[in-house]
Amino acid sequence: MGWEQIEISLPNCSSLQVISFPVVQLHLNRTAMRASQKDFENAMNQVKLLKKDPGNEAKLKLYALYKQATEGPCNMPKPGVFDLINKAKWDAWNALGSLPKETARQNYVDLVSSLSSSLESSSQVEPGTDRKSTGYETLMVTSEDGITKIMLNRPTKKNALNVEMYHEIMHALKAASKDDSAITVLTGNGDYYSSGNDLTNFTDIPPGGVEEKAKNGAILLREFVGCFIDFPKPLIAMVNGPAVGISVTLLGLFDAVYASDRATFHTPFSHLGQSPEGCSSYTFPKIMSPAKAIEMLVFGKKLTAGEACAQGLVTEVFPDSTFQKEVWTRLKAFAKLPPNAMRISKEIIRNREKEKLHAVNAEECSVLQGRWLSDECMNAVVNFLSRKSKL
Ligand SMILES: CCCCCCCCCCC/C=C/C(=O)SCCNC(=O)CCNC(=O)[C@H](O)C(C)(C)COP(=O)(O)OP(=O)(O)OC[C@H]1O[C@@H](n2cnc3c(N)ncnc32)[C@H](O)[C@@H]1OP(=O)(O)O
Repeated sequence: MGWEQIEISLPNCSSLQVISFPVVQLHLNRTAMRASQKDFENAMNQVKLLKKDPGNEAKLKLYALYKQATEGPCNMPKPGVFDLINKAKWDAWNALGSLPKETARQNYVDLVSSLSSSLESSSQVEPGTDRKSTGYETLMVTSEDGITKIMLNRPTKKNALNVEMYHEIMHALKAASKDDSAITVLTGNGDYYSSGNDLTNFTDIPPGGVEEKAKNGAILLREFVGCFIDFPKPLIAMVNGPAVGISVTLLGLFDAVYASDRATFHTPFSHLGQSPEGCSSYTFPKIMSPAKAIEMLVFGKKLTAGEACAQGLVTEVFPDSTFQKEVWTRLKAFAKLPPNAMRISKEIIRNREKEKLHAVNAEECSVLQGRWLSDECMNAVVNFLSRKSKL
């Protein structure tokens, strides 16, 4: 398990730390009123031995306490708004005000101690068997009865798509296109289908800065959407709950979309200072009329499952209580149909649009690359992450 890639320097603040180490119980002299320099050094070493990621909030606290303990109050100039990670670090350190060095040292030792015990006990109750059984970190992929099921599996994050998940979905789709299943199904684990792009994707800035980040993001997105355009077998979405952003726009590239009546469809691109992707700037106006597409993609109107069905984005809506049973019964029947006939029929229906879809995809990615560098987008992302205490 890797640390989230938020840059905090431990212990000397110079470079990105992505650490994975075995958990070892920390034995500190808890009777001392004040941590000695030795306790502090032990705690610094202990941080490097944490097996599990303590989370961005804890890492920022550790960073701030380390700096306060070794250098005193923050007197560095405040980083710019686009420098998300250094700004988060600066904010955390600056928030300690004039806390004395000795107290910061003690607090650092205490925090490491509590992290060590809590992460050790949580590692005993989270064996991560699902991940190992599928070989994926962010997905559960199974194949039976002629159906390959790709299940988004970050339920605690509402199945937000982090960079790893984009790569794993591409991998799973490529594998499914070659396996012996007749149809492929995408669905979500937990109460959400997906909350769209993981907004913390914006925080991991490479040495080339935000421009390089945006360029790499556009390359990744183009390849990702390309996999859906080119997918050769019937591709079915089982929308088990709310869907946001890219998880909605991609639906225009699926061959059938079955939704629970709990599902909603929301594309708040303007609110995020962003623009449509997933070929939706082309597919949505065709599916639902330009005016209805603009309501969703420009004004961010959230549709219920019934409304999305009336607009043609969803094939059929099922009561949530019978959703799984009814849809799987239907899918199992589909999977018994001759697979070659299904492939060839899909090909003849979809092929004449493929070139156009790839061109639309390229254009959308290029426009988004520019949007990601805009103040409108940066501010929206910073707002979300600050509300969620991710900065
Ligand atoms: C330059 C960068 C390039 C990067 C790579 C690019 C790849 C291609 C990008 C393609 C473009 C795609 C665009 C989109 O998809 S736009 C849509 C983005 N999504 C959102 O705006 C939704 C944000 N989330 C929310 O509004 C709410 O979380 C939500 C309504 C979905 C649920 O609210 P609720 O109150 O019920 O639950 P929580 O908010 O408490 O959520 C639980 C935890 O899950 C975390 N979460 C949820 N969604 C996201 C998300 N999209 N990104 C990051 N994290 C998310 C949330 O923070 C909670 O976490 P904690 O428990 O740790 O607090």
